Amino acid sequence: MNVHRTGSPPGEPDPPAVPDTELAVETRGLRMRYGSTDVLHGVDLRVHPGEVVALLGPNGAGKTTTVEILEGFRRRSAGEVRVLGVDPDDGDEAWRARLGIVLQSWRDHGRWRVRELIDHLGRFYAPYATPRRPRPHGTDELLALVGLTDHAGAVIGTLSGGQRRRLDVAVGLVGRPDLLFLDEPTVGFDPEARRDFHELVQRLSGLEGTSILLTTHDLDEAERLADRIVILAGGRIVADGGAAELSRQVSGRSEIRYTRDGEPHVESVEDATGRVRELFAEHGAAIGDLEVHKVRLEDVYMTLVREFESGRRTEAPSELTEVAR
Ligand SMILES: Nc1ncnc2c1ncn2[C@@H]1O[C@H](COP(=O)(O)OP(=O)(O)OP(=O)(O)O)[C@@H](O)[C@H]1O
Repeated sequence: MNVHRTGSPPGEPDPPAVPDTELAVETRGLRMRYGSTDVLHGVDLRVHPGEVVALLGPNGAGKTTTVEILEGFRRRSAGEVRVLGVDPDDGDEAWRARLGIVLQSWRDHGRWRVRELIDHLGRFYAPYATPRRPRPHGTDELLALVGLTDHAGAVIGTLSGGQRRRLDVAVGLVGRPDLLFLDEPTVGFDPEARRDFHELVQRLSGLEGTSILLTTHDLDEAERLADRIVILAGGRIVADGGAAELSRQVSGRSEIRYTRDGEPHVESVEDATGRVRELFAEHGAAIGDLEVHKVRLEDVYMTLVREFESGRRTEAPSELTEVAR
């Protein structure tokens, strides 16, 4: 790790951590190749200060790869990347102290107690305190925030899955980050733990202007939590917008399912009535099993996932490219 190549030495006030105009994350033309396989094909991603962005996509879309590059854990093959104004390849300890990272789960230190772990990890951030961001977070305040006050003295190995996840978040927040990464935060959760976790993230998003980038393959989770949804499929951004904006974009369309001479067909169209007239005019009695319904964002996303997974599609559907920036 390169220490102090950028940023201020420990103890000295940093320049305002994220000036209002500075993007928390900015990538241009980000590419990643593993061996001879390209998995990111020129990703342009922006996260504004205080914004909660969901990077949504099916398995293998490239979400973790993208986030690992942003966190400085993986070197990109090409493109420009700035995280809190710094190229992650040059990120020093002061830069790292401004990031919060919640990995899949905190598996170590099972015999430690909750409070001990938070106190211990917090001490690493103390040298990076600034007048604007006292570091670390006070342990009691942090445990209250994530709903673990009653378990402060508990041995970590005895926590339930949901409590463990709250601890993961506390670990991610102990350095009072400017930018928090949450990778697939609710994988393996039961519905109640999931709902609790969603409430927690909603509380965090108003906190101290912290920007949050979370990855998920669950549209419902993205809609619930994010100010903006960026859909990544096959290593490309295929849609980028607020949940309402994306839904509006597709809601004017309808899906028509029918058989023609026994062969199944599915079409997404704007003028369903006109298209049905056309089909009967052109093919008459050969058309059967006709169904028409309004397209929902979920339908478009599921179709997209199925098509990318089966290798049938490498580009975005037209109804979403219209909103991709
Ligand atoms: N270290 C690696 N070496 C080679 N290929 C890799 C490596 N890591 C990931 N890949 C491949 O890169 C592609 C993107 O993987 P990535 O883990 O970034 O996707 P993801 O969207 O996070 O998926 P998931 O939701 O399953 O975690 C996949 O095809 C994966 O097999």
